Amino acid sequence: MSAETLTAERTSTEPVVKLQGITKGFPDRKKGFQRIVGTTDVDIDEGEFITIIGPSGCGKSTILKMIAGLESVDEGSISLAGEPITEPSRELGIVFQQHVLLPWMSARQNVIFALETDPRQKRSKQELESLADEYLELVNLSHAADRRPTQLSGGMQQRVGIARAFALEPKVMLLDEPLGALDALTRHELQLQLLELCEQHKRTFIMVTHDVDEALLLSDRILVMGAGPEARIVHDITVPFSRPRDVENLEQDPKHHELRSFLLSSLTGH
Ligand SMILES: Nc1ncnc2c1ncn2[C@@H]1O[C@H](COP(=O)(O)OP(=O)(O)OP(=O)(O)O)[C@@H](O)[C@H]1O
Repeated sequence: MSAETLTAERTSTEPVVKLQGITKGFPDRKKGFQRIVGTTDVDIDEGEFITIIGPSGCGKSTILKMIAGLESVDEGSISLAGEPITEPSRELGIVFQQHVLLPWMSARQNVIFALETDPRQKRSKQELESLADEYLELVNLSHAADRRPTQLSGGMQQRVGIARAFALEPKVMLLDEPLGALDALTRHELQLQLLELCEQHKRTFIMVTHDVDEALLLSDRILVMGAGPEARIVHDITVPFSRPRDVENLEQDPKHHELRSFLLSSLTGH
């Protein structure tokens, strides 16, 4: 299977996120300066679920951080709906591997806190509470809304993080290995929940993962990065499975096996 056969034609609509000729490097103690991300161009359409996979240290998180406005680009530009991204914005929701919940607040209060700081909307206490509950329900956490982070499992804390980012209704959700720190069972449960979330509430997602199966389950497109230094996207693969997706049917599809093998060999070089 070649990457070309997997790449669908792009539509002509304005991409929601556009990376144009970006590069990024960091000072290195031994080498002085090391370019991590080589010249990269990507267009991401509204409503797409994109995953970025690639060898460890190739620069996946760095690309996500540049899109988030948390790192500057050295060359080129990144735009969101046509406007350059130069700093973090509420239009870019972020979920990291490690949850960053405020420990003295309940799950509901954590979501409310994010909503309260949204200058685009002033809401009453009641509105805030019902909105927070709505988003906690989306991630099946209604029963735990009053618990503090220490009273929640790692998976539950991550679900609060997802609800909180989602509640701000960003144009784009950026997920940096959001399920990476979870045990296999919890991880699978959360993958299914993310799948449901993105199918029922169409939004643009850009996610970094190491997990090929996760990428195949969730993505519309998978961007495969090569090894660094100067890592680039070596394959831009359109995932051919229709939605809503059914995990069992998906795994029995011969195309799934073929694509999985292709991705694994792209990552390992075998
Ligand atoms: N702020 C920084 N200063 C110096 N070097 C950095 C900085 N951020 C990232 N790097 C380096 O850039 C390289 C790419 O890091 P990055 O975290 O983007 O890779 P990654 O592909 O996400 O890795 P992993 O899969 O292991 O999480 C690494 O060598 C890392 O040490």
